Amino acid sequence: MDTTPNQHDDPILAKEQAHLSEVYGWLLKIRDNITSDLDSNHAGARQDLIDMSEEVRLNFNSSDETMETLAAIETLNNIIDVYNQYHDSNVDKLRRVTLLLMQPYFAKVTLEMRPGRPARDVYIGTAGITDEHSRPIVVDWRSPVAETYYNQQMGPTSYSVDGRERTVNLTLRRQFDIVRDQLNSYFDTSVAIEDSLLLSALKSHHSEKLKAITATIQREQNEVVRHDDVPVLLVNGIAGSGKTSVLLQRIAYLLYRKRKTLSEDQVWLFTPNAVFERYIDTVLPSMGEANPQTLTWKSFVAEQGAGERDLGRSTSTKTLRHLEDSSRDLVLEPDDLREIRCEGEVLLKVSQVVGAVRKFERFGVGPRFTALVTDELHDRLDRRFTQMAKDEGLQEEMLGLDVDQQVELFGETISPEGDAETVTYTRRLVESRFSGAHDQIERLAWLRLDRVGMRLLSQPALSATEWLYLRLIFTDTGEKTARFVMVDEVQDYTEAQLMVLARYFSRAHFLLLGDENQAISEGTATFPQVAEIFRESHGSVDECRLLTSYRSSPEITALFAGLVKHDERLRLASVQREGVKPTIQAFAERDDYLRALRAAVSEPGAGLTAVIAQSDARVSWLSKQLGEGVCVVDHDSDLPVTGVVLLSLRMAKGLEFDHVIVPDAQAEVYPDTPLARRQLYTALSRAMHRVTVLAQGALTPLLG
Ligand SMILES: Nc1ncnc2c1ncn2[C@@H]1O[C@H](COP(=O)(O)OP(=O)(O)OP(=O)(O)O)[C@@H](O)[C@H]1O
Repeated sequence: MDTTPNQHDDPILAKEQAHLSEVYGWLLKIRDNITSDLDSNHAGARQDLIDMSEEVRLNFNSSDETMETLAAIETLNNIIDVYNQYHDSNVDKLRRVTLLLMQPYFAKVTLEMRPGRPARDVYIGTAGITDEHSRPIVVDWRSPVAETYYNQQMGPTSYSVDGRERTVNLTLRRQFDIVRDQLNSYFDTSVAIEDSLLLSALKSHHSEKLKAITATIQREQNEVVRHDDVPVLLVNGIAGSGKTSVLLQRIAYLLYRKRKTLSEDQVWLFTPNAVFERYIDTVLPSMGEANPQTLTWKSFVAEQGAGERDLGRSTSTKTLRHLEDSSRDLVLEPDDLREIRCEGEVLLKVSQVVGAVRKFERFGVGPRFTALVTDELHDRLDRRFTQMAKDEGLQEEMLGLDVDQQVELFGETISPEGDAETVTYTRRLVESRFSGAHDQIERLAWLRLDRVGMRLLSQPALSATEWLYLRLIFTDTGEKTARFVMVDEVQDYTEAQLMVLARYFSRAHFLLLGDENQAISEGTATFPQVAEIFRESHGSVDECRLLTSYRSSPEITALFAGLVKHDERLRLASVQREGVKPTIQAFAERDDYLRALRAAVSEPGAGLTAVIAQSDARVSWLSKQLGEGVCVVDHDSDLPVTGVVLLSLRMAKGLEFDHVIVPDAQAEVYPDTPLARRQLYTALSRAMHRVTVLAQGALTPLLG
């Protein structure tokens, strides 16, 4: 690699600066043209936009600066949204220009598209923009040709357009450090694997929020980001290999490539907990994309109406299969059924529900049966509404509505003439008042699922997982609008939970990412089991591996790699940079241990330090020992930028810290068992630059 320093007399730097200034001028012109086109009603917004975008610096150097940058981008997006209803295509262009004005591009590739033809420069940025003749000024990082940058391969390389492979010759791959219209430096890469921007990005300290990795996506990561759209993609990556980052880049990629048909609300993202959800929530907005529907298993279960039950983490696949098998001969009893009641009124009696069920029970329990019964109940409800419209009391009520109520209900004022009109308007009143009853029928409120399930399983209660699965036996599928479902930390799900997700989202494509070595609870699915479940539900499963750690220094990577199987260990790597040797100490005396722990906490070093305890109980104990100087992170907390936090391993999932202190590395907490091994691997691998391991008593044999 030739790293070219910032030199005043460097002709390449001067030429690139001139190009940047020209592009910047174009961008300003495009922005001004669009904004002056926009409705004069928005004059205030226009000026705000110009003022704001001139002030914003795209600066991710420190956590504070990152936060400021992201907040500024969000404010800009809000101003742009003011225009939204009126000028969609202009607004989209404005959004792109505004993003590019912060950093017009981050790389350039020079490509010989055909032998003998002059080479072409392609500048790559977070968004794409063309000039007035539709010629690209900057191409979007997700466009086909940008693949040549991410392939990290000099000479002959290729990219695919609409499924067809195009071979080109890459003669130059140049990366830029640019802030607005200022080119600070550039790096020409001549050796495939080296990436100066990456190395400089990895030197930085922990930031409060995860950042987009658009400019430095590595080759193995790019295979996931740009993977063909397949039913299921399973990514197995070591700690810190960028799984979450790649997942978010993939969402941005899909939203771009399928922008005519895919919207963010058709993408569902499952994350481990609320702290993690907040940690990643600015990545997509900083790329100009909106966040997908983000949820945890717990919030998913609650949304489905199963929240009061045990979450079902110990439910076995055997139980679900038993539910499936025994439901084939199921005969619903009257007590399994429920009346439809709305606004305190019984609208369909149990006997009517029983009648509808008996009419179709010959089909056996399943989606066909459920659809037929549901339709029948909707019909019966409609008939009941017609009957109610003849009720004198309700008719009087309708005639007594004041003008506002009439307008709200009918969209106009009314003066019914004759019985027929009176009945018609009363029916509309009834429909509006009891509209929830149709929803109840759709949600299977007429069926006592718990009672049915308890009978089938001969047990006193159903877990959320069992309840959801039983409902799927009746309906076959759950969510019909979801097109992509992404599950991060998939190793923490049980087979039964995954069976529910696979079936609930049977029409969606899945991206599943995880690390088997980070399964911190007993009884979760192994990767072969995950693959098997989705092969059964979705036909095929493609798999990718990520084997390089970008988070942790080589010393820390070596420490946690020592905990995995020998053959895997040999393949793990860390991107080289300076590191500090881990500190590992065991103390026979409690007082000595506490002294060392307090010393570690009082001199944490730069950035954010986390004391990661193995369980919630240990968090409570440590919190008492360490006092108020150390803040405990729970579900509602945001991570601070610097200082020391105390949290459980469960809460630390997916997060990272400059310095990790493992305060309970004694044999009794981390014995030589596969589970303890994975827990320790997870705790250690949260560290970027420094690790301190302390044991009260004999040190865990895992680090012996
Ligand atoms: N290509 C890249 N360029 C720059 N930084 C990267 C790159 N890939 C990953 N990183 C950084 O490495 C760190 C780890 O990334 P991420 O959290 O996505 O990994 P992960 O595989 O999900 O981790 P884990 O499974 O251990 O929670 C983050 O700080 C991320 O920004």
